[in-house]
Amino acid sequence: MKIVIVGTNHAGIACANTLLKQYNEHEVVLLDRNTNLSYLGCGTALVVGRQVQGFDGLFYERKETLEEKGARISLETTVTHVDFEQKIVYAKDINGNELEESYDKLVLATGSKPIAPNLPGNDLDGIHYLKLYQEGKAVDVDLDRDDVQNVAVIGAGYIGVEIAEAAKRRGKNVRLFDAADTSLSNYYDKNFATKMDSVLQENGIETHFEELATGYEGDENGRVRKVTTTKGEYEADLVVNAIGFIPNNDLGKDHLELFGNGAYLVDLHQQTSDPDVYAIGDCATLYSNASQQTEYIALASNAVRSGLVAGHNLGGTAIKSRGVQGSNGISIFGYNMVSTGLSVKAAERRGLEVEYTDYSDLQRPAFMEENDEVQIRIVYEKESRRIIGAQMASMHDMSMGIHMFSLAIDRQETIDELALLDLFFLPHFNQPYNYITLAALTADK
Ligand SMILES: Cc1cc2nc3c(=O)[nH]c(=O)nc-3n(C[C@H](O)[C@H](O)[C@H](O)COP(=O)(O)OP(=O)(O)OC[C@H]3O[C@@H](n4cnc5c(N)ncnc54)[C@H](O)[C@@H]3O)c2cc1C
Ligand SMILES: NC(=O)c1ccc[n+]([C@@H]2O[C@H](COP(=O)([O-])OP(=O)(O)OC[C@H]3O[C@@H](n4cnc5c(N)ncnc54)[C@H](O)[C@@H]3O)[C@@H](O)[C@H]2O)c1
Repeated sequence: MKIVIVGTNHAGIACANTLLKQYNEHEVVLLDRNTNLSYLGCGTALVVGRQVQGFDGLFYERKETLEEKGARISLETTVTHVDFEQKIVYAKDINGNELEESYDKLVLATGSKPIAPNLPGNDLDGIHYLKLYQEGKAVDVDLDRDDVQNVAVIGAGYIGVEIAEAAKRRGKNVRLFDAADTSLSNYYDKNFATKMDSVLQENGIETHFEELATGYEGDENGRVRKVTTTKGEYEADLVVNAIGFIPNNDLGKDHLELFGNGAYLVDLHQQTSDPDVYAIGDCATLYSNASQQTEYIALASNAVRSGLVAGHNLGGTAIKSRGVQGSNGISIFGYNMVSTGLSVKAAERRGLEVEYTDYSDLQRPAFMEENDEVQIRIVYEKESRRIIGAQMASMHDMSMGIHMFSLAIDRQETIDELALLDLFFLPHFNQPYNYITLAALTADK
């Protein structure tokens, strides 16, 4: 069978490697318009902020390695359209040559695009997005300019907060704008998000919430120098737009069934409404075990898993995705936040009736040095008491704890079951009555 995969980032690579390793009887063809593959965007801010040296380490797969495993792979090759009836992919390479690839099965792994607000002045130099390696590199280079002192970041989600920290670490004046009333509002309830807001402010980042950019103004050389907003105007020599992703559905939007935001609607095998077409990663939907419905959650972790599932199904082993919790995390100036499932706010937006339990305590017994407070919130359905979300925050690295909540949601555990769960105790790590147990024990009955 001939399998053509469009998109060779995290989802496409995971699918290809599964096929090449475990089902090598198939012909695997990979096409991507970019010059590179496997770029870990999560490292962009670390390089820009000089916490990590150089971009080279952010690539984990090479074209040659995939070729050695038997794949045929063309980079700098843009798929222009697909004839879904004849099962042919049409593409154009960097030299303008037109190519055709027939397929038995097609995998769309075309990812997502940053949302581009159509504001006056948005074509000025110095206005950036932060999706690709090339874009991360451009921000990095731009920050070296002496005439870049004021940085405006539009969107205080994960990308915005991370790049704001990085620009501050490079000594710039940083202003961070968001339409919501806190940072990270898509992931955390207000009592958590405001902690991150304080961390940002204490480290010199000027936060502007409930404030939307309305335009950009430039100098005589066409370089951005100012951002105007619903509340004022500010000097800005560099702008990063980070107000979220939309699925890249360009190739299949007129043929395949779509989710509300345009993502390809897939089943638990990653199959679209066309049985010969699979969709994986940021261009596709997924099933949330927290909301128990189809959702769109753009994360590398989801992209990789959906690629694995598609690979096995295409290879001949029918497996189902077990759904996701959308677990995520962030670490800013040493302050760590992790969450999984739904916050109270996100649950209520979906019409779910929920309760929550909050607890704060030291990570380790008070007699231990190097101790930090940990804040936890567990969200559960009012009626069934099923756990549907958790948030944790601390200067301490407590991030691994969130995986347990991910499993709890996956397995539909209740808050009462969690209260009696065996959790080990050692002073080096935690307390005998630790905050997870106590949060569960103190949940309203
Ligand atoms: C700055 C940044 C930081 C991030 N940090 C994290 C993190 O810490 N944790 C996390 O889980 N997620 C993180 N993410 C999100 C994560 O990067 C995405 O969820 C992930 O890249 C999705 O992978 P994908 O393979 O589905 O799509 P993409 O990475 O979007 O890749 C799609 C590929 O398809 C190719 N393509 C598209 N259209 C065509 C076409 N017509 N022809 C040929 N090729 C085409 C593109 O060139 C691209 O290579 C971050 C994202 C960014 C931008
Ligand atoms: N640490 C991580 O796991 C990590 C890091 C980076 C990116 N990602 C993922 O990549 C994707 C894209 O990240 P992102 O930061 O662009 O999206 P995001 O959803 O995390 O944040 C977007 C932010 O923009 C705000 N916003 C929306 N419209 C606005 C407007 N017009 N003006 C001002 N603010 C506006 C929203 O309130 C939100 O806070 C997300 O799915 C994210 O989870 C994850």
